[in-house]
Amino acid sequence: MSKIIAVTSGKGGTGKSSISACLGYALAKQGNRTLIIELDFGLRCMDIMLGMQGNITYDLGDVLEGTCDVYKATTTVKLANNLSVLCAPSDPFVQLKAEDIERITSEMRKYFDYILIDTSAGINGSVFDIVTNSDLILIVTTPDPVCVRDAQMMSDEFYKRGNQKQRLIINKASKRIFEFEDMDDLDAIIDTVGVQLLGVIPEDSAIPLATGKGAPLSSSSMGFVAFSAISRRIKGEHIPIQIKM
Ligand SMILES: Nc1ncnc2c1ncn2[C@@H]1O[C@H](COP(=O)(O)OP(=O)(O)OP(=O)(O)O)[C@@H](O)[C@H]1O
Repeated sequence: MSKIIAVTSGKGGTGKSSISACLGYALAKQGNRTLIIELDFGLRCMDIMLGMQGNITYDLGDVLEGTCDVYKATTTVKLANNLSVLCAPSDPFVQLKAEDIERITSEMRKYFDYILIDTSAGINGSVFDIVTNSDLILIVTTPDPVCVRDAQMMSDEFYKRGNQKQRLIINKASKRIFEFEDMDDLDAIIDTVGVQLLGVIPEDSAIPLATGKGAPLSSSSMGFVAFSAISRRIKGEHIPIQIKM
């Protein structure tokens, strides 16, 4: 049974796209057929992050406009055998309706084990409905107190709408966290957001380096270790949470 996983956050710049790209790569490398759907309309970046810049013929805009069927619009990523991407349209004004994404994801369930939806930040009507209806919501926050509060507000809204299947990812964790007065350890972040922790990704310069070049993360990097563990936990394996920062 395939799983639709939405990667979302309250605040912008928390690392949703980087996480979608690196987690998608990790899941694919572990033998799972994985599709990343990018919903950041007008701010496409997944082609660069996955090393496919200049190699995207069709995108989600073509599917929504009805000029191309969804399977044809997905592009196989060269980095990993099992990884495909459906990029966001470069036109920011393409109309997005939740029912269109539901139609697209239900069609794609036939071909993929995991469908990762990389969303735009914040509360936007149709993206909100898409996330609410997914099988698993990954709430991404950094340790920054503003970001943590926004994550809590987003998560509360999803709970209110009946989605209990939420997990927290704390991204860009570093020793700086101990400098925040009310949010001085990871437990305080987890308690504030009120969502079970799935993983902690350290602040690691290997991540912008890899996604900027469209290359895989170096297997010796802290980021690589964190994404491998998160992908295994998503598959139901018991991998203890280890925090290196
Ligand atoms: N763990 C990390 N360590 C270091 N840098 C990171 C990490 N995660 C993400 N970044 C960097 O943070 C910046 C924002 O990341 P990204 O674009 O993935 O965020 P986003 O949440 O998708 O942004 P937006 O809300 O604008 O869509 C990028 O420069 C990215 O390389």
